[in-house]
Amino acid sequence: VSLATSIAGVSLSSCLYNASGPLCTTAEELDAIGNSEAGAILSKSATLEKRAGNPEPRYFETPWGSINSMGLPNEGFQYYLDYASRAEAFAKPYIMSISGLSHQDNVDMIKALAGQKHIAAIELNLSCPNVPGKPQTGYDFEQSRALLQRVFEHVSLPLGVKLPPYFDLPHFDMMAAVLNDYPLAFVTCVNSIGNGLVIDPESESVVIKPKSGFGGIGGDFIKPTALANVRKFYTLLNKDIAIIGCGGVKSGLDAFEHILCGASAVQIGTQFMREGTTCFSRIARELGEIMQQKGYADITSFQGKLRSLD
Ligand SMILES: O=C(O)c1[nH]c(=O)[nH]c(=O)c1I
Repeated sequence: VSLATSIAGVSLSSCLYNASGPLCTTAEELDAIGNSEAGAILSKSATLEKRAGNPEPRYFETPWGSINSMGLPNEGFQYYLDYASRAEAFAKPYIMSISGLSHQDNVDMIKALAGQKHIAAIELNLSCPNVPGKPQTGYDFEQSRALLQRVFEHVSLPLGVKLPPYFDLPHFDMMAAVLNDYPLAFVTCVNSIGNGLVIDPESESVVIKPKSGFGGIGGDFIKPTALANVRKFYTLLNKDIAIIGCGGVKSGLDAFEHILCGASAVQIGTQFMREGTTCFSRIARELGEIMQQKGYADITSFQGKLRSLD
């Protein structure tokens, strides 16, 4: 069986790779992804300037998933642009995530990426839930349109967007109406579920310091929401916009479910943070075994073929 897939002409040796965020902030962490069975290397969302992020503790794990309020800590845009030539050593695409603090910052970063031949694609983050005082662009449909309008005046590389999870069906229609107006390579569904709260009943306190303990939720907690978002956008978006699944993937079966809902590729975040790079080879092996048992030779044999009950 083959897990290979291609997104906007970018060929991935495996449809599994890392979600932006966990363990992809430094060159060493990015190298480890390059040396793993991940099908691509995706960097931590970059801002124009280096950021320390929010005060610690800012990440916490429970048996059912994670909570984080990192606050966009990253080495700054130039660092991840410089890394691109180093990524060439690995026979896999290097994708840069950007999350500018303003529309202008996003445009400036995208202009600087023009013609960069070692960067396979850009993942524009519309859904960081943890920059105090900054509402998520992805929940403001007019702002999303305004930003995409400006982005597509300058972008030359394949570009996709990282979306927050939506919950109200009309919101899917409203965001799809925006996305379908632009030649996006992909959308990644979903980012963490923003502003959850995990508490420790023993100490009777929150478990992370920033934002009174509020943070983005990932892991098992969010798989049903992630699958719904993958499925909904798969049915609503132009067929040349690929859906990348993200949320609650810790096994081959979880990856299989995302692809059945319509994902062309699958990102792993919380489980990667928990397990390290072995998660990519393990989940790929498990997915391959499931495909073998079901008689599917490749991803397209079952992609999007979720059955309804009517
Ligand atoms: O707090 C973060 O750095 C962060 N945390 C998330 O859960 N999603 C994001 O897109 C980001 I940029």
